[in-house]
Amino acid sequence: MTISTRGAGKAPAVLVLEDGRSFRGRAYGAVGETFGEAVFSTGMTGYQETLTDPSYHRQVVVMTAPHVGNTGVNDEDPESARIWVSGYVVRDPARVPSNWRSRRTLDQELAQQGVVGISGIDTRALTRHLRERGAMRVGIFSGNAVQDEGVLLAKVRQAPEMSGADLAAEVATEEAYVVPAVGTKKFTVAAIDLGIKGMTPHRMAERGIEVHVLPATATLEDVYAVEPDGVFFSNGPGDPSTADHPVSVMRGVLERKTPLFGICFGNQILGRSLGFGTYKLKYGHRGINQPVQDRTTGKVEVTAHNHGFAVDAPLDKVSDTEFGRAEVSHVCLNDQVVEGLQLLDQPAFSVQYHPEAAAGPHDAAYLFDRFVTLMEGQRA
Ligand SMILES: NC(=O)CC[C@H](N)C(=O)O
Repeated sequence: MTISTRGAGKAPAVLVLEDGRSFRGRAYGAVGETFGEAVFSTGMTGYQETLTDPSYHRQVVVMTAPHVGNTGVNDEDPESARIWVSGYVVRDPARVPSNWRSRRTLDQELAQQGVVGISGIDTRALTRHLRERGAMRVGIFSGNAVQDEGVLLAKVRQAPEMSGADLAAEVATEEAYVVPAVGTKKFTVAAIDLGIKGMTPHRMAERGIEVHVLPATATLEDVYAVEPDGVFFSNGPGDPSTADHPVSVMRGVLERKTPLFGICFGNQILGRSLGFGTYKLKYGHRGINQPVQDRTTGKVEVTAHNHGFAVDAPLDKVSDTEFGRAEVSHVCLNDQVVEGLQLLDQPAFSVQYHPEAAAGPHDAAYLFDRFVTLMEGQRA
């Protein structure tokens, strides 16, 4: 058996941030070069779900957990058909993965999917740098791609920024498909795929919902063609300020007062549909242990996050919008960022975080039940 120790034997690699700071390590996964927005995730487990979450498209994910890859790669946990992160940064990759479901090593999986990574760097120092300076563009270069750092820095500075990036259509399904209800079918939901994670329709299906997943480009007519009891807007990559098409579709749904639920990008789209702005967070929320308070019940839940933008809505008052009164239903207790919105005069709500819990704690699963209750209420 060949044991690869901390990338020993692997090609040299360098990570270069757009502000000129660099870190030298060893290649991990594919050898070559890659660019993206450097962001960090504090999740200690669930790396497969992170890598395959389409919301990470064009992001280079830095893992703060020092050991990554311990449980290898299985065929059950991916959230989509491929890895979406544009690069991967780990301190100390597993030397020998161990898990009954493991089929291959994470290093092999990254290499096979052509994802360039780097290992053996001080991820604590890198994370502190990103916390102080904010998320920024980054490049990872390994093997023959390693050159003079001035040349590499110039390449990093030519890479596209995340602000202003319109990416949902790049990751969403091109064809509509149906996820059947588990057991007796009670409801039909049209789910707009802006980068949907596989677990999300599953969480609906297990509550008796037949989910019609529609492409990001779906029109209002496409949505109502499935005769939905409710409409769902998914998570997804990119800057919500560019999502004009989903906003116009959502506004049509709100005009018809169809029960509506949104997750993450979907929350930002609800914010925009109500007339609120969105803004870029300094370094975002990514991980699976973020404390959020549900202000409608007072309960605090531990939640999974992956967002770099947020909705700018007032925390201390009910807002009058075109669709009636709206309020901030959930807030992050670390930094008071808006984590959920709800309308008070019609059945619509959304959260900025991930109740589908893949990976992450299941505290927020009640939100899918809330969606079911809204649909039941509309029928009564
Ligand atoms: N997971 C998501 O839906 C992320 C939404 C958006 N791209 C953000 O970064 O805030």
